Amino acid sequence: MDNAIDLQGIRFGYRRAQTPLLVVDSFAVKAGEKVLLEGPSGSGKSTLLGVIAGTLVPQQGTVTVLGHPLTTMSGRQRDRLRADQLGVIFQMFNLIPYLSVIDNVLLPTRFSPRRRQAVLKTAPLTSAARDLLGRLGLDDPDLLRRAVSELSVGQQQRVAAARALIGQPGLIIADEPTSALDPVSQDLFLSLLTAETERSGAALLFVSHDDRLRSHFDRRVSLDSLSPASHSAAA
Ligand SMILES: Nc1ncnc2c1ncn2[C@@H]1O[C@H](COP(=O)(O)OP(=O)(O)OP(=O)(O)O)[C@@H](O)[C@H]1O
Repeated sequence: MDNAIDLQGIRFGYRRAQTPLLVVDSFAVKAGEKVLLEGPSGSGKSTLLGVIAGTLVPQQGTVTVLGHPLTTMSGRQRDRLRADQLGVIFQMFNLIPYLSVIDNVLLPTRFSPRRRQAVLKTAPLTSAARDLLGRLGLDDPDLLRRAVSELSVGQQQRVAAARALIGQPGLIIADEPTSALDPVSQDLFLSLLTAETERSGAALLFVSHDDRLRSHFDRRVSLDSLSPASHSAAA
């Protein structure tokens, strides 16, 4: 298959007139590959994820995700691709507080008939959500009925992961919650998350400050190393 992500000649700034915040010469993630993205706070990692998710449009360059040329697609087409084929784990999780755990996990199947069908090929929706949560270490039936606002941060992170994974999207992008979890919990979470992406064949791009997590990944990349300036500085 093609690359899951392919970026070429990217320049992105929140304000057009200013020097671009993000300058990426070339960056690709292969189908099924697991990549750790590092960089100092404020360097533009979340911004890069926004460009890959198609919520931010670069002023220059091409973005291709799962073979789709985002930079020539309309906003509506990008929204459809995101709903159908991307699983996003946000830094603040963005769960719906008043919905149950199961209903949060099933949200993508409401917005994407494609993901709904992918789930229904294997099991009824609720049992598929329950199985997935179980594999991510959340199997207490009482907990699954609660509103997500009553869960711990670590539990919410697993719900967010299950929501990203449901319906087998080809690419998972994750913005690590900064310092919300202790290293042991984060290590366990990564083991479970990568087991699931391997199972579904999805590529994973995971942002973290924590270099100790690198053993879970095929490769780690620093955001600085992606800009042309860093190549000439290194030369
Ligand atoms: N919507 C926005 N409008 C204008 N500037 C923004 C916006 N979002 C982020 N920025 C700025 O862009 C820069 C990069 O932010 P970004 O969140 O991408 O960094 P980051 O590397 O993910 O940081 P952290 O590791 O702290 O999460 C910061 O200076 C930030 O203030």
